[in-house]
Amino acid sequence: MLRLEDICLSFHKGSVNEVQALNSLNLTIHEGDFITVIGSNGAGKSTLLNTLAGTYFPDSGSIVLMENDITRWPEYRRARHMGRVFQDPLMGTCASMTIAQNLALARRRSSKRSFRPGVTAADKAYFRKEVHKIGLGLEDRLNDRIGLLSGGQRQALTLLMATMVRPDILLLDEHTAALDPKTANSVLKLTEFLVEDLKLTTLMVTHNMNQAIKMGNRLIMLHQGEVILDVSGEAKQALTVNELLARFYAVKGEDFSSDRMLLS
Ligand SMILES: Nc1ncnc2c1ncn2[C@@H]1O[C@H](COP(=O)(O)OP(=O)(O)OP(=O)(O)O)[C@@H](O)[C@H]1O
Repeated sequence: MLRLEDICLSFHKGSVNEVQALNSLNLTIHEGDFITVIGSNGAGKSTLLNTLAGTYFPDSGSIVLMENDITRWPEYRRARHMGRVFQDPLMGTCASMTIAQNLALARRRSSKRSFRPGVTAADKAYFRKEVHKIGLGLEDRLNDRIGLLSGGQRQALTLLMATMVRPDILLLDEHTAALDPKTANSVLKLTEFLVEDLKLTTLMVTHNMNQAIKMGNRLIMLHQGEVILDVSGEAKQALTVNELLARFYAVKGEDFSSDRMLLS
């Protein structure tokens, strides 16, 4: 359903600081894939997600979504097709608006209607039902400003907002990394629930190898802007952290002992 073909992207092209962040990257994502994405610092994980979302255009190569070439589509046009959650819980929501107003904006993501922060009684009834799904009791606080909520509550709502209009693909960029372990765990459970419930095609970047092995049906490892490992199905289920490390060393033979991958 989504193909990245021979994607190259560099920053500071032509200067001494040039960085080749994506290097002839090829990846085919199938409908219903839940792919965990790992790789050492600077491997190109966030750049991959940013390139999919249209934040950056590749220097060469193409991105094809359901047979549409979207390579040059601007970010706002792709937003109808892609839900996104970032590491920072403050990024996905507007602090000065209420929970209901934030949800109303998310719901209009796919419509051409202009910005209208108004929330009808019917909207509220719908939001109560939706917010109940995340199991934090926030359905009784729809009129509270989002800025009053904790990071975990905000991230759970951001996840709900990113999936409220079912996206063709959900992009999660270390979306639990800034949360305490207990909260991170509940946001991960919510992630699994929503992905399963809505049958979402998902790409989830994580530095936690246990999480990467446990979640999803497919795991890819990036290194220097290339996919160097792509495992799915039973082979993925059978993976262990030690094997993953061994495979990394076998392919690249490099020491990445200071990497966050090892610390999580
Ligand atoms: N906006 C930018 N301007 C310049 N260089 C960038 C930019 N974004 C990323 N890079 C560089 O591109 C390379 C890939 O970065 P990217 O953020 O995609 O890696 P990552 O795998 O997400 O790393 P991390 O796990 O550390 O977040 C790195 O060398 C990074 O410094």
